[in-house]
Amino acid sequence: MTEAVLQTRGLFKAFGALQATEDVSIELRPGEIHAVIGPNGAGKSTLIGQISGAIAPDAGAVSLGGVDVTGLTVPARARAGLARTFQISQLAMEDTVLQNALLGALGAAGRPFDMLRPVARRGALRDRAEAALARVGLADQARVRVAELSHGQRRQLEVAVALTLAPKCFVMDEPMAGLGTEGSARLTGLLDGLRAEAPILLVEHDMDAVFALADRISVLVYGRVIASGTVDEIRADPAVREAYLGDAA
Ligand SMILES: Nc1ncnc2c1ncn2[C@@H]1O[C@H](COP(=O)(O)OP(=O)(O)OP(=O)(O)O)[C@@H](O)[C@H]1O
Repeated sequence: MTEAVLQTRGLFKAFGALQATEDVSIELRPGEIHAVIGPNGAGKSTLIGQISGAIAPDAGAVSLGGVDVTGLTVPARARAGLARTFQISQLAMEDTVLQNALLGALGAAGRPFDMLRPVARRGALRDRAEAALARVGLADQARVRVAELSHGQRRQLEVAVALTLAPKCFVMDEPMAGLGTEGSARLTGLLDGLRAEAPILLVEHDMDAVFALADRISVLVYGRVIASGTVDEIRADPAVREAYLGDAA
């Protein structure tokens, strides 16, 4: 079987008496979008925190490209190729779209505050930033301040900043939240093509987007994975319909 790009094995996390994640083992394979769905409080954010390094698990392990990263910090995991996007926007609102992408590219090169280098030596970074903007459809907005972008365009820019890292995988927390129909459709199209560059672990409440995008879905309820399968398998699963999907299936 193809080796997973990202894998969790037996992750546990308790907050006091509350078991937020319990024995969660999931994997993200090359070229796929793996959606994690579940009701409010099911443990999705806790799982993402454990994967990104923000939350230390009580037990279990996370590996990236076959390498155990459980002991690494959030920035170290990012440098190792884990691109987390969306839960908290990290864009600099008063800077331009290009400046934001450049900061991402500089960070990827390990010199986040080295903006004073001669322009010629920054050329490669600038090329990388511009390529990422073109990839997400923001080339024409390069000189626009982020504050002037629409909500949906900011999401596109967040993907571009992540792309400058040339990530091994993306971990996305509710990318569709707050977007209207048009914005969701545009972002869905972007993510659809992105999986070929790096697979995406997608936590999302918008079932239209999940059903349109996911190659596989894992369903989290009370911290446990109660089902994992293709869209058709998950839609037809009686336990999932009972616990979460109801009429949405
Ligand atoms: N820092 C914390 N301290 C105490 N309890 C917490 C903490 N973080 C999360 N929890 C609890 O752990 C459980 C899982 O929360 P989590 O945010 O991971 O769920 P979720 O599936 O992401 O929910 P939502 O869909 O609403 O974002 C919830 O009962 C939540 O109240």
